Amino acid sequence: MPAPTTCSPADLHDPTSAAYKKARRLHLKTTRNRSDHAEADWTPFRAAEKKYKARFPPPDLSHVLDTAALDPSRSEEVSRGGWRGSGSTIVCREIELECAEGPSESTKGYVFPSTPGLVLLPSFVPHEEQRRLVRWALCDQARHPNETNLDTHYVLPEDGLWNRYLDVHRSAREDDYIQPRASSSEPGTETQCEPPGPRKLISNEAAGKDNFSALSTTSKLPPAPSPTAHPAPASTLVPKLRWANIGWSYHWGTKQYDFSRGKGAIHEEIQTVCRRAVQSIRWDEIFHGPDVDSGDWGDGGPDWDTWHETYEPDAGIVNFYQTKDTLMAHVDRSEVCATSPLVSISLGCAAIFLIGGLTRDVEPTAILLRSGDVVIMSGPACRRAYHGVPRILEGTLPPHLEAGVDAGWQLYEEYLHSARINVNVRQVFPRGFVPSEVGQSAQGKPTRTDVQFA
Ligand SMILES: O=C(O)CCC(=O)C(=O)O
Ligand SMILES: [Fe+2]
Repeated sequence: MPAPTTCSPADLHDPTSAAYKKARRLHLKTTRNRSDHAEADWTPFRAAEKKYKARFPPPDLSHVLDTAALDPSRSEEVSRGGWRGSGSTIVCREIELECAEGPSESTKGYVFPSTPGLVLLPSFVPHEEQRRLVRWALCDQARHPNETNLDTHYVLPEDGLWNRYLDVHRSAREDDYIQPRASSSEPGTETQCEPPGPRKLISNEAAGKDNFSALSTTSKLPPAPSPTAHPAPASTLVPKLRWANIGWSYHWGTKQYDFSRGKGAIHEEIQTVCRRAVQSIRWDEIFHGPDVDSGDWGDGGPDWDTWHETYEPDAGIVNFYQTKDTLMAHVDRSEVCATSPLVSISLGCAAIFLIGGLTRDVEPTAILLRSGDVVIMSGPACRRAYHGVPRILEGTLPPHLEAGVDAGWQLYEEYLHSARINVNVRQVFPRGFVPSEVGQSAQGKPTRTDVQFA
């Protein structure tokens, strides 16, 4: 785990502090030979990514929507790390939520006329539930039978990497080394893998009912284990965790689901939070008028009026970010359902989320997402919009995710001080659709690779 820092991240915003001066020196050193001609070629999305990724000077967040700044009950959270956006910078409309059953802390949401179908539900997940979901993500999801980015390279403990890490700490026993996969396979038992070397950039075909059968039968080889991975203790690997699959399994190499692996479980509590979010929206207030009803809703036309009943999460990715990670602009187009809600839950440190349009040429909207916030991406304009996470904001762990008197939370707090967890839940198939022809992967058991993070 990273050692606790001696200066506060907020110091980075103070030009007289030692932390600021150090960051400035580093910046000048690393940018000395850089040409700035490239800037002219950047798309608006790329320019925004560059702006918010910048380590020095810290980016100005005055054009980032920060709805927590409007909520006095979140003032302590907002003061953390010296990062604060603006409560009024972006054109959005407040909506009242329908009182879905459950313990939601908020009654308000926000919609964005520039991106119909995008809904922000600030503070939707109550504090206690956030703690449960963090535990769920680390203990129960980043482990067998779910696939994680580390499975490609290491033979992870059967009870999961995080549980091993907790166990080593609690019992003060030796941290046994976790073995790399490349050196552990018996001769003759190696499975066929993708060729090693840099991953090719794949522009995947959007999934749909028409090409489902072809996509599901394309070959999905596992990536090759790294030949240079060394045996490592759990404490070294925990910060290297980047994602875990839930539900239908996503294959990073082809950017398609690998249905031959079968459908993994999506825990009841996650399903309930997602359903509660979708059912709290009066969709008729969102998708009305000629502009928003247009767009490609598929054969049957707009179906938002059925979502309260038909929404059914069946796949997802739990993303684990460290503060230096970014998620590049991308479109999630592998789901057969191209319009039904994708529900995205933020936990831990805050992040800047960018969402633009159907190309990178659309100027993105920047939203500051804090722990407990939920984003819904739905409808043809939003579900196929470019989006990404150019920055995790250092020092923004909210007080309710600190240990306080709960000694059992100490290791979670330590991890979360430099981490953000995002639970990104999708609906691959329309309700009732049974994939009759499931692709058989002739090559054996494929695994995902980490192409997502920069
Ligand atoms: O971390 C986030 O907020 C977004 C993650 C995302 O876009 C994805 O997993 O596809
Ligand atoms: Fe995404």
